Amino acid sequence: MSHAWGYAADNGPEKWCDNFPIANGPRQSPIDILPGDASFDGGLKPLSLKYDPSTCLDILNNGHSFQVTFVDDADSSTLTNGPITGTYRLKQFHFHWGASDDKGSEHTVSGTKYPAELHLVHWNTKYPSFGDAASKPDGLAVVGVFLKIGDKNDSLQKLLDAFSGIKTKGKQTTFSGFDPATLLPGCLDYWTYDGSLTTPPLLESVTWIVCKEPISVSSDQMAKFRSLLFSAEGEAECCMVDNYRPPQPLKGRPVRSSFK
Ligand SMILES: CN(C)c1nnc([C@H](N)S(N)(=O)=O)s1
Ligand SMILES: [Zn+2]
Repeated sequence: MSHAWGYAADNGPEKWCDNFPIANGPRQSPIDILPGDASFDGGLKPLSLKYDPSTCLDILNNGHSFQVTFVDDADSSTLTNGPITGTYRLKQFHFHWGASDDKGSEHTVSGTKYPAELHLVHWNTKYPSFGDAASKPDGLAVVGVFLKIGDKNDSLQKLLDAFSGIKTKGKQTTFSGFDPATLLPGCLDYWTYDGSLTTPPLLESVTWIVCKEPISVSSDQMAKFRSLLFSAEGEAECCMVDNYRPPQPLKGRPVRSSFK
């Protein structure tokens, strides 16, 4: 594999195990969620997501996706309850999407792919930092939200309107006052299971919380996602599409649902 990982044939998900052997570990993500095999758990609490828009810092093309990063030096934007104990702080959110509307999500539901998937990444404040938490089995909690083709999403549009400043790898611009709660579906029913980061280093430290209800995105908006580049300025242009890892073996893990 070329030095840097990516999503191409020579450095993509099928090659990641060369440099990250945990790629074949016991709790890898994403997975194909089979609702009929999930167990309703009445002990699961509703999600408590409390986000402060003033903690929104910037928007960045990191060469794999685009991410919006948050100030995480206080419990201003947090996830509590749900399947987790304690307080997890929002670090960033990002997306995965396809080259066409028939693919793009990382998790699938009975084999169904959505055109994109939002990930809100949180870290457990029982640990001193994100980096420390990322190496612990209960260190991270990622809320996944599917995007489904439908009406234009005005909240997503605020992100897309910032793309002119982050077209190429490494570009970053100030991005303030954005409320991630506006990206959440009305119903917060979820599936949850123990998994991993879906990109290298693929650390097995994530409690996944995947919302059952998708949010809408228009086909025109999906086309705008695809205007970003994996490549840096001055390099041969490579469209940022198909930046998703396919489902991984469940290996006996239970998947629980917060709903019947
Ligand atoms: C360092 N951070 C925040 C992340 N590292 N890998 C991430 C993956 N993209 S995902 N999809 O959140 O597991 S997020
Ligand atoms: Zn992700």
